[in-house]
Order: sequence, then C-alpha cells, then structure tokens
Amino acid sequence: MGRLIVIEGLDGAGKRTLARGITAELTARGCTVSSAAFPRYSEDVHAELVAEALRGEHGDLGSSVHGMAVLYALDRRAAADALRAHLAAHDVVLLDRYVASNAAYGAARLHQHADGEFVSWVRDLEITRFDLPRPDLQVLLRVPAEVAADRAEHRERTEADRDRDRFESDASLQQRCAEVYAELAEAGFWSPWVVVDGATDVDFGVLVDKHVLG
Ligand SMILES: Nc1ncnc2c1ncn2[C@@H]1O[C@H](COP(=O)(O)OP(=O)(O)O)[C@@H](O)[C@H]1O
Ligand SMILES: Cc1cn([C@H]2C[C@H](O)[C@@H](COP(=O)(O)OP(=O)(O)O)O2)c(=O)[nH]c1=O
Repeated sequence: MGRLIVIEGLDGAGKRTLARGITAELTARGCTVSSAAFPRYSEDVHAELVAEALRGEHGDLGSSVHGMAVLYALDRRAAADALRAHLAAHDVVLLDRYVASNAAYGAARLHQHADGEFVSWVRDLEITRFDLPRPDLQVLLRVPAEVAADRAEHRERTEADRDRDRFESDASLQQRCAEVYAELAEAGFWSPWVVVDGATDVDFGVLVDKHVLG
C-alpha cells in the first residue's frame, strides 16, 4: 500500500513546484509516484461547475460557501476509487490540495477558525460520510500571504491559463486562510502534518527522506 501525501497552502505558495521537486526526488530513489491536483477542472463535472461559478455563472452559487464546498467535495468523492487503486499500485500518491483546502478556504470565507462549525461540517461530509482515503502526511507549504500573492500575480502574467479568481486576489481572505491552515496543522487535522517554510528554497531531498517516506 502506497503512502498518501498531500500538499496544502495558499494559491502561489509553490505547491505545484514542490510536487515536481518531491516527485523528482522520489523517482531518483526508485519509487513510483502517482500525482493529482484538486480541483480536477478538466476531468470532473463538479469541478467544472466550480470553475463556472467562479466566473460568475450559475446565479448565486459562487457566493454560497457551503454550496461550493459540496462541489469541491463531490469532485474528490468521484476520484476516491481511482485514488485507492493508485495507492495499491504505487509507492506514493501525491496530491496538490485535498480536503484541508475546503476546510481552510471555507472557514476563512466565513471568518471562522479551525475549531469552528465549518471545519467540523467538512469533517462530517468528506471524512465521515464520503469516507475519503486518509492522508499519511499533509505538508503545509507556508509562505507569507504577500509572497504567495506576488508569486501568483507573477505567474498570472507569465503562464497561460493561470489567471487568479476573485477569491485568490482577495488579500485579506488569503491572510485568514493562512491562519486557518496553520491552526489545522497545529491541531493535526485528520493526519500528521509537517510545516515547510516555502519563502526560501525548499530542500526536497531532506523533506522526502525525513517526512514523505516516513
Ligand atoms: N521557492 C520558491 N521561490 C521563488 N519562487 C517560487 C518558489 N516556488 C514557486 N515559485 C514560483 O511561484 C509561482 C507559483 O508557484 P506554483 O508552484 O505554481 O504555486 P501553487 O501551485 O501553490 O499555486 C511560480 O511562478 C513558481 O515558479
Ligand atoms: C480543492 C479545493 C480548492 N479550493 C479553492 C482554493 C483556491 O482558491 C481555488 C482553486 O484552487 P487552485 O488549486 O488554486 O486551482 P487553480 O489555481 O488551478 O485555479 O479553490 C477550495 O475552496 N476547496 C477545495 O476543496
């Protein structure tokens, strides 16, 4: 059975870059890796609806925190069997965002904290009811919200199809989200966590040896 490793953090924190670095280190050690990123915009109808709602379609759906969170959660539920199959076939399954993204962003939008009603609602829905595979480790890539915003803004200018949506451009929301993420990691939400300082260059080799391979 492979290890399920999740990367979490703000938009622009460097999650995609970290996933590539971890994959290269694991491959160099002879491990097989399967990677995925949520939301699966091009693969799942729920994620497609999320993208449309973020563009202002579907009436007031985009303004409903719980409505959007249900769609993000259904995207993961639809992926659960494939995730289990990948865990059976690979040494490591690496995810760029998972359940904690729903917890952190939703709580931040509602001005709640990790011990609030929204996070326990996400827990009841995705962990208890949908019974999604549990991570072996969640990696919080922590960077100051301003650094993440600068990187996301730079990426928006330099890469195709990486435009920020209205939530990703909301500085105070990102700041609150960073706080909830730190609280989730501190509380050990659903699994052990490791917090990685993403403001400087991350040592992928040390992270893999000390934490990813357990
Ligand atoms: N450690 C780092 N130092 C400086 N820039 C970085 C670092 N990690 C990522 N970046 C850059 O920041 C931008 C956002 O990174 P990305 O991995 O796409 O973030 P995310 O997937 O978390 O949104 C990209 O342009 C990337 O090249
Ligand atoms: C996966 C997930 C993402 N989100 C939020 C975080 C981001 O603000 C937004 C989009 O995710 P993101 O990974 O940033 O996608 P992209 O940069 O390719 O558009 O969705 C949730 O609120 N809940 C979730 O379960």
